[in-house]
Amino acid sequence: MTTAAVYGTGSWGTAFAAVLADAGTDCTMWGRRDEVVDAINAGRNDEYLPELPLSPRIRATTDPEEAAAGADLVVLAVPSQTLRANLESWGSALPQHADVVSLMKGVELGTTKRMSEVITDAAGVDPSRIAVVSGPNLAREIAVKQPAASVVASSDESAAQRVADACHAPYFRPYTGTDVIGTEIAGATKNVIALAVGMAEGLGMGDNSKASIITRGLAETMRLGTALGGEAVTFAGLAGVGDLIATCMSPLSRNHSFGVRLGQGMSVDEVVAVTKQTAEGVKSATSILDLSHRHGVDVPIIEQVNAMITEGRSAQEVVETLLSRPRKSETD
Ligand SMILES: NC(=O)c1ccc[n+]([C@@H]2O[C@H](COP(=O)([O-])OP(=O)(O)OC[C@H]3O[C@@H](n4cnc5c(N)ncnc54)[C@H](O)[C@@H]3O)[C@@H](O)[C@H]2O)c1
Ligand SMILES: O=P(O)(O)OC[C@H](O)CO
Repeated sequence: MTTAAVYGTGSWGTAFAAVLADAGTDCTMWGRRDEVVDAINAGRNDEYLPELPLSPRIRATTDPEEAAAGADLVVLAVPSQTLRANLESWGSALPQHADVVSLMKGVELGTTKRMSEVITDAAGVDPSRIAVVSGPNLAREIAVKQPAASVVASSDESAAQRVADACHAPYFRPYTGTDVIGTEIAGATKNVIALAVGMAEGLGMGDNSKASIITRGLAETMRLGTALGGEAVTFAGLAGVGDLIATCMSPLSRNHSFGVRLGQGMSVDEVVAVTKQTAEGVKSATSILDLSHRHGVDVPIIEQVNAMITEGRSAQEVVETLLSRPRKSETD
């Protein structure tokens, strides 16, 4: 039987721990705050997922070494931009033999590294032991056990199989794959596209406009992902178009909701002030744009979302800029 250590007690760390428990995997969660850890040990993470009664297979601690004790699977679910600092603080506690799962959907600011690359850099984990789990997996829907599928991607097919075994619950169906780059780029980039779709919704636009942004956003994602070495087919799969649809269309998505508020005229600072949870696209827009520039990839939607976030461009200006670009072939 697998024993897991889950680092991060937010929405997805908690929902994924419940998936693991429902798949028969015991979990110890690590969190920074006593009150959240105490609530989990009392059977419910009131702050992040109050609707989810937690299995007795799940317990929590604030001690990273205690969380790691006896684990053969480590799951990382902290905000992307904090991963390196976290691993520098407690990465040495991670068991040498364990598979390491990244649930995070972001690209590191400054280095433009994907999360699996940060894990190798900061904690010395060999890429063959790293798996990425990504797909249309809104935590609040998984928490109430609505059926969903996901991709478990690892450069080592047997690591992907071990992780898929550990998280295959009656309502959670993992598919295995080996395209780590494509899976990670798809997961990080869809958050930025969801900001754009939310912004269109906030401006009062309808489904044609939103579908156009989703589809052209997918084209940007594929151009970037394949330029980095990802496989085109990944972007047609669960981690690609599947997650893009869920995140861009759902009011449960934090990135989508953040974008709606921007479209309604709030500033980034005003939205941040009322957003309790992580909207990864807000931070990763700049790093994904940098990555695209480094590889000579044209990403106009991402560029405009980044301008909204970093330069305070209005949603209306962004729409005008995108629509006034020179016409081109759809497949260029
Ligand atoms: N929520 C979802 O539906 C969902 C689904 C799939 C993937 N993800 C991804 O999972 C990752 C985690 O997201 P989440 O939804 O759990 O976020 P969240 O905002 O719900 O929770 C983040 C957790 O990290 C903690 N945290 C904040 N700053 C920290 C720091 N400096 N060091 C350590 N911990 C810190 C918070 O206290 C909280 O426990 C993100 O990359 C997100 O894109 C989320
Ligand atoms: O709530 P969001 O926008 O972080 O999206 C959550 C998940 O990534 C959906 O798969």
